[in-house]
Amino acid sequence: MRQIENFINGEFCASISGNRFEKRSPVDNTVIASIAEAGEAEVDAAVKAARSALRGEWGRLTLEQRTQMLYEVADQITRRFDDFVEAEMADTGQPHHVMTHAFIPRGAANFKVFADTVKNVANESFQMSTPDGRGALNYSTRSPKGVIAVVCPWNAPFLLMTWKVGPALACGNTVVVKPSEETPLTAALLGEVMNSVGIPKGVYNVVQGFGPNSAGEFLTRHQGVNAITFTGETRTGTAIMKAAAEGMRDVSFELGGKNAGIVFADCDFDAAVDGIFRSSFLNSGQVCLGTERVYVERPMFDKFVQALKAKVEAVKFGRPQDHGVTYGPLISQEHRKKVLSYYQRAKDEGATVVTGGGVPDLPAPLSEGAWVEPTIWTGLPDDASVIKEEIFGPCCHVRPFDTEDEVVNLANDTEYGLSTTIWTQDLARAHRVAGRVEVGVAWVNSWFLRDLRTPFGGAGQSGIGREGGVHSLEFYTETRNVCVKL
Ligand SMILES: NC(=O)c1ccc[n+]([C@@H]2O[C@H](COP(=O)([O-])OP(=O)(O)OC[C@H]3O[C@@H](n4cnc5c(N)ncnc54)[C@H](O)[C@@H]3O)[C@@H](O)[C@H]2O)c1
Ligand SMILES: N/C(=C/C=C/C=O)C(=O)O
Repeated sequence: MRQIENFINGEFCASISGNRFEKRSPVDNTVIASIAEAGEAEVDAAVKAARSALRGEWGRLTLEQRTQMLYEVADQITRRFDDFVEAEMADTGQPHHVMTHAFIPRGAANFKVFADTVKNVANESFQMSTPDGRGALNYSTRSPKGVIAVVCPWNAPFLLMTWKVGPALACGNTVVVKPSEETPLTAALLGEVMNSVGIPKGVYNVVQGFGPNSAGEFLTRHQGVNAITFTGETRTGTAIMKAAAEGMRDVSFELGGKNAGIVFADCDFDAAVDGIFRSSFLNSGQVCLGTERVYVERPMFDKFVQALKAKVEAVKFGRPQDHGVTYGPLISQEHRKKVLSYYQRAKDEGATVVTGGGVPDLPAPLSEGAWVEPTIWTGLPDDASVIKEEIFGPCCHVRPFDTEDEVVNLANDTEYGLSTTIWTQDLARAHRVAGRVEVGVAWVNSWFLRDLRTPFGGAGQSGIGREGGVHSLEFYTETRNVCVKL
């Protein structure tokens, strides 16, 4: 069984309290790791190590030296690609193909793109006239914000953690990472990479543990933290924002969603079916950008539902490393209970269960894992709980619509505003609808296509701020304007 420790000041260490917790495999519920639970002492040591690194060698590096080290981190991640794939499969139970093609490649990319960004971004300057006619020159400079707390979710742990650590380090900050208690492995592995590259001690720290009254809360409340970047549930964001208020720390939040898929009758049918299938069932539906509400133009509704059903019923359950497996379990028994409660609520609210709706009949030991059937519903009213609330599972509700105005109003009838995926071959309509759905990210004839230079984030209850490209620099640096009288 793996022993996973905290990573503080370049060293792996247990917690003074001796507290540890178990990680169970989502595949078959066997215990696969024992993890040190960081207490206030470990969190304080990590924040202090991060502060001291800012003032030490890391803070003295030139931009060229710092970015060169981050390119080497990306190279090391690529060299140890299989180790990261294996660790994330162990943590999440998701199929090998999902790891190798969707999530793990983003680890190296998240370091490379921000090393490129900080090297190529221009700072602004303005010349101004003055009463004496000699004028003045204004120019801005950027400096690191300081110690950044990075609090991460379990659904794409390595992608989402490096999506924050990459820009934070590229901008010269230091970080203390709190991975989800469900997925501790890849954050620990990245500590090995940081040491092998020679990243100065204290630049990258990891405190393992839970949220409330554990490492997460101790970190976000720590007054040595200058800013908090968080990805997780909206209600957790509320708790973290309250902690951030003490000491007036800046926050960047990527939160929940209840995203709409909009399919017009003129779409490329096969592409739309495949796109909605991926957006609803990739990673067993545990993707914040995933689609849980599907709206299909009425003339195509029945044909679309049957085609989506066929794809869902063709998934292959199994262990992540087994050849041909395309579908994995949910992250935990607790999350499985939550998703199954929505499966029951859908039935209680009168849904037609097109496929799924329960637990698959799998042989031991998989029968002990956190498995649920991928599920499609139709026939629910627009105010049903599975239409309004984020489930974060392998399920979607499909509803017909008749007009563009109707479907835009349906898509916007949510407190969230993260993303949407629109399928049509009418270009004018594609741009029009993409501009009317109130989200942070709109995909047209595509889904989860990511250019890391673009602004990424959610509106409404789906987040605060944007990260990506130069937008990350706004959060991870302090900008200073210098005005020089000429
Ligand atoms: N918008 C995005 O880009 C995005 C991406 C991925 C996931 N998500 C969202 O994340 C959620 C799933 O992830 P999750 O279940 O891990 O979320 P979660 O909010 O339960 O936990 C996220 C992290 O916060 C920590 N935490 C919990 N309570 C805390 C507290 N009071 N103080 C400090 N830390 C605390 C947890 O230990 C974990 O590390 C879904 O809602 C999903 O939509 C959003
Ligand atoms: N922040 C991002 C979200 C990914 C979500 C995957 O579950 C990304 O793609 O950068």
